[in-house]
Amino acid sequence: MLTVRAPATSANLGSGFDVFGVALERPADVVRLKKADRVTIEVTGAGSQYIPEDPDKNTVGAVAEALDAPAHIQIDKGVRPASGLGSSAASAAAAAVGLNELYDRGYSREELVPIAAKGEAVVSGDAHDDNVAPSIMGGFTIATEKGVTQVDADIPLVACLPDIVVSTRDARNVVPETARVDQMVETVGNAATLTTGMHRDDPELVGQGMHDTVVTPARAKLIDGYEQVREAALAAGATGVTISGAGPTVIAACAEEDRRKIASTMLDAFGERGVDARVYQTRIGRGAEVF
Ligand SMILES: Nc1ncnc2c1ncn2[C@@H]1O[C@H](COP(=O)(O)OP(=O)(O)OP(=O)(O)O)[C@@H](O)[C@H]1O
Ligand SMILES: N[C@@H](CCO)C(=O)O
Repeated sequence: MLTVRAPATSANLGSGFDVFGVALERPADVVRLKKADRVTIEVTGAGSQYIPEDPDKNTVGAVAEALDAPAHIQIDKGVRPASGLGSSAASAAAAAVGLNELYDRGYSREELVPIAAKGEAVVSGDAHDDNVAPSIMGGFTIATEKGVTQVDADIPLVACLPDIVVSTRDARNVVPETARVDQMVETVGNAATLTTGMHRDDPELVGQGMHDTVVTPARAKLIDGYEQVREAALAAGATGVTISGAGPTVIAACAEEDRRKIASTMLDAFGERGVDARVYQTRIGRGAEVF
């Protein structure tokens, strides 16, 4: 029996659609794995009633198949599904890291990223790596077709998860098919600024680089109260605010001393719209850990 804790993640960070991601210090999924003749899955914890235990429909099933590593897999969800916090990816990342060790497959953390992404394809129809990469490797990750670049960044964050469900599949359907050249120029500038901020552990640069005028405005319409929450967080000192992953979580970067105030302000702003929410005061953290 082996236990793996794989963190929630926040993908995109505004300007890095389908490319940028960060591991969060909290919340996380805890996955226990035991060798078996076939794959069986048991799910408990946050939102477990909405998560299939059928290996063909759960992200961990595809990972076990890709690694040819049948096991009994017990998933304790710390990350609610359809949250924008990489819930499905956290389980896939934990399974990839755990089964690799249990069956002594010898893959590096970077090599496990496309394997875990096969799990993501099961739920969103697309094998994007931007959540599984940070959940496996930790820190800030840049996932491209060439592989993953990782930076051990340390930035305080607030992730506010409203009681709204947005599936990744739906949120991908509203992404515009084209963008103007001036938007492309702005996005390149913001993405470069954010990356520099991660190297310098500078929340100002990271927040500035989170601005996005292409994907985020289209998706904001799916989140009741997004604009109000964003404005409230910025007024409380956030250096940047955007949608986490496909939403509905709203994520803010900030200085350590402003984190608590931003967290309560975001909760209040959702509350004023009649939307219940929960908030995580967190920061960029480590990748999956085996116990
Ligand atoms: N192990 C798993 N954990 C969580 N959700 C799973 C798992 N396996 C399958 N699913 C399904 O995946 C869907 C949730 O995944 P989705 O990608 O929409 O959300 P997310 O992972 O929280 O967000 P995002 O990828 O935007 O950060 C739900 O339909 C859920 O039933
Ligand atoms: N980059 C993905 C992350 C969600 O899985 C998206 O925003 O659709």
